Amino acid sequence: MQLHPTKIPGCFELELNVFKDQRGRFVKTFHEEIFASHQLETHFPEAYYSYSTQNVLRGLHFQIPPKDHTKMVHCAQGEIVDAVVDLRVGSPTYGQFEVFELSAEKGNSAYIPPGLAHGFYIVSETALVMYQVSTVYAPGHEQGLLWNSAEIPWPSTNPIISEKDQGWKTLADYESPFVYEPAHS
Ligand SMILES: Cc1cn([C@H]2C[C@H](O)[C@@H](COP(=O)(O)OP(=O)(O)O[C@H]3O[C@@H](C)C(=O)[C@@H](O)[C@H]3O)O2)c(=O)[nH]c1=O
Repeated sequence: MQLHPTKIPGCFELELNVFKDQRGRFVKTFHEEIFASHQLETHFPEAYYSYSTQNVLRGLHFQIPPKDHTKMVHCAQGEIVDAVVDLRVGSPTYGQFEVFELSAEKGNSAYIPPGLAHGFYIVSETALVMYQVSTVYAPGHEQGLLWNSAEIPWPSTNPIISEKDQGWKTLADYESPFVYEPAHS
């Protein structure tokens, strides 16, 4: 596994080993020892996936403290444009976004620290997106940011989104509870 840093501190693209043969692909998305050796989170008590069709946009989502979490996102089938926005007050990249092109073909993952909003857009006909999170789902602590309020260059201006996702505050109106803590090395 190779770690590619982004401009957002603590947020990485993970390049995974993709084993291809005549049957298809094999990809390992998590290995505790390897993650620990890179000082990445290793405690993931919950994993889930979603299946979506083309032009669907999910997000931007996060859980607020004390239920905030590290989130790892992997596209196991299809292709997505994945995006995060830094909401940590005091972060050198507060309010800035990062975009990842995640696909089953590439076999890459986004590693997202607590305090970032996350969402994605389905480029392929369908896509299967898998997650691991470091705290379990806490509906009372679930919040979001309006998908088109952070200048993310989404491939569509008219995506299919849930009613819930149409009602979130804009980045400009959002009062963030997250505080940036620089990593100690
Ligand atoms: C996220 C989540 C949802 N649910 C339920 C709530 C609801 O009835 C149904 C669908 O939830 P949502 O509409 O929030 O699903 P969705 O919009 O796909 O939510 C996801 O969006 C992306 C961008 C993320 O980053 C994920 O962490 C997650 O928030 O599943 C759980 O039971 N556990 C969970 O962890």
